[in-house]
Amino acid sequence: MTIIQSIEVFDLRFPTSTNLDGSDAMNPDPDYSAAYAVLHTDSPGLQGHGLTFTIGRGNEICCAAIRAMEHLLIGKDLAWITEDMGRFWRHMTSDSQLRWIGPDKGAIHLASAALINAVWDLWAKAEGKPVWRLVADMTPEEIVKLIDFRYITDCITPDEALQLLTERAVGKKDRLAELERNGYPCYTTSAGWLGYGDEKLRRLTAEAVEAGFSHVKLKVGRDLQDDIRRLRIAREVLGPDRHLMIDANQVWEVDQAVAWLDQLAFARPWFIEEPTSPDDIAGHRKIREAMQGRMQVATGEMCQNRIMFKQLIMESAIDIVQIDACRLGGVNEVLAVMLMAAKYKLKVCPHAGGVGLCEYVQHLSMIDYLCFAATKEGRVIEYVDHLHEHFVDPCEIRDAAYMPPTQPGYSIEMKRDSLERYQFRGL
Ligand SMILES: C[C@H](O)[C@@H](O)[C@@H](O)[C@H](O)C(=O)O
Ligand SMILES: [Mg+2]
Repeated sequence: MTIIQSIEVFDLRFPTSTNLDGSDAMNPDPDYSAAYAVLHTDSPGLQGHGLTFTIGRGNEICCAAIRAMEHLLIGKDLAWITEDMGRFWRHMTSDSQLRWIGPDKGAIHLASAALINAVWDLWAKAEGKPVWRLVADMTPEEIVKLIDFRYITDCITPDEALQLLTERAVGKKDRLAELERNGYPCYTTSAGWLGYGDEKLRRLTAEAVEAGFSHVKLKVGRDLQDDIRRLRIAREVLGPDRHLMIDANQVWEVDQAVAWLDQLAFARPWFIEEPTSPDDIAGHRKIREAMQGRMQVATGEMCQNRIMFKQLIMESAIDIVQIDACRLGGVNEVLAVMLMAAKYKLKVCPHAGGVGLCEYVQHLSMIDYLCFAATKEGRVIEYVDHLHEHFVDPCEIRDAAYMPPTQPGYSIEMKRDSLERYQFRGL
């Protein structure tokens, strides 16, 4: 028995806005932040760590939401949780009173991710495995049990899921060996933050090429002439064959997006990310239709739950499913989305522009490769080169690929010293 006895919560804020790291057309001055939870148990030395990502103000609301949910977790036995994870996820997201301020969206859902991911960290540590391996070692039946199918059975039922996962399990052993050798490819966004000047953009893009990246993402959407100039620079440095992605962070109207993208198509973007509101499924479809054959459409970092993703996927509104480890309600809901993407053969390319997101999503793409999609073809994980020094087991990039984590857990535990030092103490 491992009983969760208490939960410690930290409001962590890193001053990334000072250098405009992470800046984009919608978020010009983000301070990468985390509402961070530590689950203390009665098993000596065994803790679970989890965080949800925000960009500064409002992080305290997520911390309060974590506190509001703690009664759902304190006193629970890890064995009860893991015996039926789908049931546990429903338990965490269905508190009858809290649900009113969701459901499955906003600060309450972000908070559920911090706690649910902390439980995954705890479980993986108890099993002595990294999260990706914990799931990869499961049978298709066990994986199906991790998922709450509420509201997605019109897309995929548990029986269909079992069939799909059984088919995709073929060749898993070979993929595992391949993954351990080569890792999972990634792209960098670190060169292209909107607040960076042209020279910095040129230098960082050249460094990305030097480091072996074949995919680089740039922020767009504030000023058309700036975008044209910046894309020219990036394309020149990248050469004709490397992939250039662009991200507008939701600033455009639907028709404006189409008109703006017509002007940027010369740079042959591999995808446009978040061209408009994350809630606009028909809008994404319209943009996708207009861009057909010229660039793919990606979204997801602000797609609040599996139901929204279901519609984006089933309505042919996107090409690329950008799961986020804590916008969705933790690992379980991400698995639900990866399952739908696998059924519809859409590519999953996780979002990781934030603190801790790289550490999280590497596990998710590895699970996707081993169990769901069974391929890495046309898929890349985002990578940003910020704040990894705060983690006990930071992600490791080799030749523009994430190497599979080897330490038990979800790679999200921060150093105690960082937890103390970056605690927000008010303005
Ligand atoms: C404010 C943040 O840095 C965002 O710009 C970032 O998450 C971004 O959208 C991304 O795709 O990485
Ligand atoms: Mg983005």
